[in-house]
Amino acid sequence: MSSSKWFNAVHLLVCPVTVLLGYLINAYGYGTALQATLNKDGLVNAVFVKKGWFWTSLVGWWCIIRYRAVPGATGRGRRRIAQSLKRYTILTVWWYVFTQGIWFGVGPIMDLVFVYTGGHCHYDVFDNAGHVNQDFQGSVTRTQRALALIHNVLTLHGDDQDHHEKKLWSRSVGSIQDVLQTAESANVTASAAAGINSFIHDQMHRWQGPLTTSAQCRRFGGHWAGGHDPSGHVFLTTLMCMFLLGELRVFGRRALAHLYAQKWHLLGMVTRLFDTGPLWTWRRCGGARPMSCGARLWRALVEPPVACAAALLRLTRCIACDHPVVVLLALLVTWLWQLLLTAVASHFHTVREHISGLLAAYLVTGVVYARDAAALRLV
Ligand SMILES: CCCCCCCC/C=C\CCCCCCCC(=O)SCCNC(=O)CCNC(=O)[C@H](O)C(C)(C)COP(=O)(O)O
Ligand SMILES: Nc1ncnc2c1ncn2[C@@H]1O[C@H](COP(=O)(O)O)[C@@H](OP(=O)(O)O)[C@H]1O
Repeated sequence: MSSSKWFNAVHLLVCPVTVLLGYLINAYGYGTALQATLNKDGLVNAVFVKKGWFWTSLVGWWCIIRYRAVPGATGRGRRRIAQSLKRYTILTVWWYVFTQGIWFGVGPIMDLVFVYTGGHCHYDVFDNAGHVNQDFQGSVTRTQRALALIHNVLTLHGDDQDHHEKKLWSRSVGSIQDVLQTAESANVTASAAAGINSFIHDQMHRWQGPLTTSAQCRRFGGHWAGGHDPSGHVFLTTLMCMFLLGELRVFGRRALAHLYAQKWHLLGMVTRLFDTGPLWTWRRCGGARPMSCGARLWRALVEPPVACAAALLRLTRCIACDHPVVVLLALLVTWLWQLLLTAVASHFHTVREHISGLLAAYLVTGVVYARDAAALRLV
């Protein structure tokens, strides 16, 4: 099979196979260990994955521009950038309308699907036993944050309650206060739990509404449940991987050839990072004219970290400026790893919700790159 056909196969299959691998890991009982590494509020998820289209745009475009030069064919280089910009614009618009919003006041497609299949922003704070509902926010931190927000809203609108609601209002505020102060279950009876939940739901929708998107619901401490919720993470990671692999086809061969041609230079820069150990330096200070103890300590303890930092800066600048394809490949591996974690984390979504997120990204990127396949094959 030619290298172009291999790349085609990888481009088409890597995301579905990654999701399938996640399911197999779960099926064979290895999912629990992987799920333990997953942190919704972690730096990687909050700063990189959730803002992944920004990072992917930045690194992708830096590579497209850095590797655009085709020797002696500036016209072809410009045509390629124009084609990449067209593909990128289509995928960015699709990313936006599927995850951010279709229009002012109109939620994104993934939330419209959810709402039209019966989904809602719930406030099932207490379960039937009068304890805080474990499914409400999924973690103690998020539950405490949500309850504090609900408590603030109810307190802010305490005077807006009519006589009938006043009693329910004070019981709701009191129950939430109990949980916030003791971080344990409030003394809410089973019969009262449903009434308090319903009151909190009505108040939050009244004062903070409309809560018709997952972002608004999450922002105001609600629980987005009850409908078919396509996985935004599966959609986003698939879209990003398909874009990076698709554009890698344009410049990948040239970029990797350039990287291979400079392999020894890069290897030398990497080994210099480790060539600064204090013992190694101490031994080198011996020699024919041994140095004073102070001078040897300076050479062994101060100079190595400085030399290491300088070597790291040189290596970073070399990769960022001359071999950004390394950063692109690192980003690709990160998104695939996050896609695997999302597939393993079965408690977040059903398989159908994963598949709908995958198909939503896969179909659009598949059409975009299939249309340009002929032009890409000539690359
Ligand atoms: C010569 C031509 C040059 C072309 C110029 C291109 C330059 C490229 C550089 C930058 C362009 C950037 C354009 C895109 C901007 C993207 C901005 C962002 O990504 S900001 C992040 C906004 N989103 C968020 O903050 C996260 C919101 N959350 C979500 O979207 C969802 O949580 C989720 C989709 C991440 C997960 O879904 P859910 O099911 O968990 O709700
Ligand atoms: N790989 C991953 N790492 C961390 N959190 C993840 C994740 N995949 C999904 N999640 C979290 O699981 C929830 C459902 O994700 P999605 O709907 O995008 O598949 C989201 O929670 P939040 O939206 O409350 O942050 C998301 O942050």
